[in-house]
Amino acid sequence: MNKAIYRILDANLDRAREGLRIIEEWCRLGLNHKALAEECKQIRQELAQWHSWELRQARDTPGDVGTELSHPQEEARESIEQLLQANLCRSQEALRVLEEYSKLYDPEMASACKQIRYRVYTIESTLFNSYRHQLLHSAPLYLVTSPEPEILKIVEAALKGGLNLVQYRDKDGKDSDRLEMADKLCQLCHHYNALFIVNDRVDIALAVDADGVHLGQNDAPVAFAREILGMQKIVGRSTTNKQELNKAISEKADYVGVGPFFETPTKPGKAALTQEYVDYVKAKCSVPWFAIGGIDLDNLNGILTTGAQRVSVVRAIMQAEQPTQVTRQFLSQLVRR
Ligand SMILES: Cc1ncc(COP(=O)(O)OP(=O)(O)O)c(N)n1
Ligand SMILES: Cc1ncsc1CCOP(=O)(O)O
Ligand SMILES: [Mg+2]
Repeated sequence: MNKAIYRILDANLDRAREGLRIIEEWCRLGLNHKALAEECKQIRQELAQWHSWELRQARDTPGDVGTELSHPQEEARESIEQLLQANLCRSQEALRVLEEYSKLYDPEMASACKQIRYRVYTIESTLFNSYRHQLLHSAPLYLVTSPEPEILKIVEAALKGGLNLVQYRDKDGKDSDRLEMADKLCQLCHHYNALFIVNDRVDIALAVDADGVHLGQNDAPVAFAREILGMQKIVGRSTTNKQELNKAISEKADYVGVGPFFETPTKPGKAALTQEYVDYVKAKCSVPWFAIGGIDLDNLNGILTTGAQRVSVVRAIMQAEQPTQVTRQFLSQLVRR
């Protein structure tokens, strides 16, 4: 029995360290995240200390019936997120195996592997939170949905066009319907590695594990949203004047909406911004800001000449005949800048 246990421990010490090395490379060279890279390296070194000669000499690769085993999901890597997730799972599973089988070999090793496994879980949440905020900062186009009958088809068409930031906004729906739609949209966005934000409703954002919430001036405070959703989620705030912007920055909103640039039927009764406020935003806003309100492909260049670098739209995509093409046209103008 001992030889079999040694082989299992040997194989999974390798598996855990190999997975962590893949993560470490992205943290170091992809994210320039020194702390995460160092933690990955530290864990690999600690695992190496348990990898004794006694375990290594049990290796019998020619006799390993598992070397031929493979699964299509092990081969396919369609995105960096998928690659990271696959290797995090590989390390976490290997650590769980090490924890269990080392109980029969060295209880101290079992305890050490359990602690290491929790550290890898922390790496995972930090990694994806860092990724979430990187995606926000790099997103030039923000779709805010309207309750169209074909909302899911429209959003998926826009995601296929390269959209990676979506906000679910439905002011009149029943909570049960909103909860169901938010869940579907959240899954759809995450399938396309896009961020999913819920408008107004912190409770719905929590329930569907959204990437964040967008709060207007009459909605909950940013601190409340962070208390409910956790510090790592994204919290955005609407602004229409200097006071609102200063407050949003002081309460550490992750981004702000700046609008309406033009009066719009999507938000009736809201007067358009002053150029003075837009100039103030350009000079003072230290977080990503999205121009919003009446924006479409025809006036996009004019919006960009005011200094806006990111835009948020509703009708221009939600009512487009071809949402994918419209999304691509927005992105080609926004990214070209
Ligand atoms: C990016 C962005 N900016 C502004 C808004 C407006 O939010 P909404 O909830 O529709 O209205 P207020 O609560 O701000 O009055 C938004 N949804 N997204
Ligand atoms: C939600 C919101 N906040 C300010 S304007 C606006 C609606 C923008 O809708 P559209 O892009 O259709 O003009
Ligand atoms: Mg609101």
